[in-house]
Amino acid sequence: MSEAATHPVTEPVARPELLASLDPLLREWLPRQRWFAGKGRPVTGFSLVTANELLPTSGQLGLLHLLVRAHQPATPAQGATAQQGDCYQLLIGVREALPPRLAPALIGHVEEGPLAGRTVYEALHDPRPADVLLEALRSRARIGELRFERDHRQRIRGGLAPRLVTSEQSNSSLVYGDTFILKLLRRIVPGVNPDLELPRMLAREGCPRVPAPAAWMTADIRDAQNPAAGETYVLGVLQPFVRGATDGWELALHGLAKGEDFGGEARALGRATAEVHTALARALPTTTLGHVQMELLVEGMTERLAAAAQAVPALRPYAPGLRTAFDALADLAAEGQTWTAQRVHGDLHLGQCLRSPTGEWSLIDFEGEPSKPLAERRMPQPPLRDVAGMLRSFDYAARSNPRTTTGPAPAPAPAVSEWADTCRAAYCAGYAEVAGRDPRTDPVLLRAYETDKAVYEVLYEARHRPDWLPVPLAAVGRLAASP
Ligand SMILES: Nc1ncnc2c1ncn2[C@@H]1O[C@H](COP(=O)(O)OP(=O)(O)O)[C@@H](O)[C@H]1O
Ligand SMILES: O=P(O)(O)O[C@H]1O[C@H](CO)[C@@H](O[C@H]2O[C@H](CO)[C@@H](O)[C@H](O)[C@H]2O)[C@H](O)[C@H]1O
Repeated sequence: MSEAATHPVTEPVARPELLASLDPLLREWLPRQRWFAGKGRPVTGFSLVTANELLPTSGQLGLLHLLVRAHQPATPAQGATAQQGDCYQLLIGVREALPPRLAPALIGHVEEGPLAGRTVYEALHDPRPADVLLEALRSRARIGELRFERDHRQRIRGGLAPRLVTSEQSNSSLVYGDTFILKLLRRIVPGVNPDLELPRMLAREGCPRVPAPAAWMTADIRDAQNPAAGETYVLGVLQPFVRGATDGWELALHGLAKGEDFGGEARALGRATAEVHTALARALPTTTLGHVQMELLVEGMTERLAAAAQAVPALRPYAPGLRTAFDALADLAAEGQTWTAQRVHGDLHLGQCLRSPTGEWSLIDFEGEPSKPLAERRMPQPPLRDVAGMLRSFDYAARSNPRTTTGPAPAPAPAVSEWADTCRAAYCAGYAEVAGRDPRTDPVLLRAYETDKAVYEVLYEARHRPDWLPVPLAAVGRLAASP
């Protein structure tokens, strides 16, 4: 990430009064955003990490790039580490008044401070600010602490019409002329982000299953106490847009609704997953997990279960049964079995797989589980973790319709159950064709990872989509009862 900047370094806008004037509006607006990670806890205040003007706010249309910390009371599981508050990337448009087409983007009207009397809004809905970002990436701009870089081997045309992706996301994405897609990370953390790191590695390895990053955006934040030290945050990644693609989730639901077989696609997905795993194992170090490392892994699973059961009472009755999956893994490790660990996707599910109109599968979104610390997400892990994620996803698809709002989801009709079983078997068979090893030959690790994932999903759904909670709860019931 060290290509030379072609633009002069400008000074960042360091105006605490700016944030003070936006504070009441952000307090109301931020918690309503799908990508806000701190749902369920009030925002008690903000602090400014950095502010940069991408378009002068004194003009008709201003564009502010802000990194702000949202302060919230810590959850018991977070303890003191949460005291700093999560850091969010915001792109704020500033106008006298909003044209009607931008009404859904409104954040509010500023009453005092440097922007008094002006209207602020979510700038990504507006083509002009979106264009500014693409131009900055194209020209490798450096604006204050923001650094825009690109892979010089990929041509990025200017003037591509932007549109904001409106599907449910943990971040925000802009599509430019159906040629590129820019993902802007929302909750940002310092350090190497696997969503940029792994696709770049895979591109270097010549793996065609992952769109290769064409450009990226970072922020170098100096330490206020020690200006010589600082941290880099990855803020966004531009990659080729897979035109006309359907994601695996949509495709699976469509197939289910029409009673169509998904086995062929599941098998191709298994092959694609194994291709990515093989390339990652070539590109980055692998390691052997023995007794001690597996104990730590099992300990992590057990702790996550305890924390999830604490937060979601409906999980509690299943906890003892679920723990047997983790104990069985610990027993195998104690008997001397070892496992190979490598870099993996970390949050693989049907929605992270895109099928092109010609039938080629690509995997996207290598960020890992966003709620986990970066260091943990970047650790080598047994590749079965991703396999388990996909197996959970087939189960999700089978149980998502009809969904209930209380209790576990009803058992799917026999044909739907059979659909999920066929997908599981086909996915594992496809994986084995490329990797040379069938995931089903390691049932204890697979069950432990499926259990861990289902527990994660219970917490995820309780926080983000409570009406989906019955779906992972049904799996939890099954996994807790299985030997
Ligand atoms: N390279 C791509 N080509 C086409 N569509 C993409 C591409 N990357 C992402 N998308 C679309 O954008 C959505 C969000 O991308 P994703 O990386 O999963 O973001 P998030 O982490 O916010 O969930 C995906 O579900 C997919 O529909
Ligand atoms: O795609 P993200 O990185 O934002 O992942 C998060 O959100 C996913 C839901 O959008 C969630 O996935 C869960 O629901 C899917 C159906 O919507 C299902 O296919 C997955 O198997 C299930 O885990 C994912 O867990 C979460 O991290």
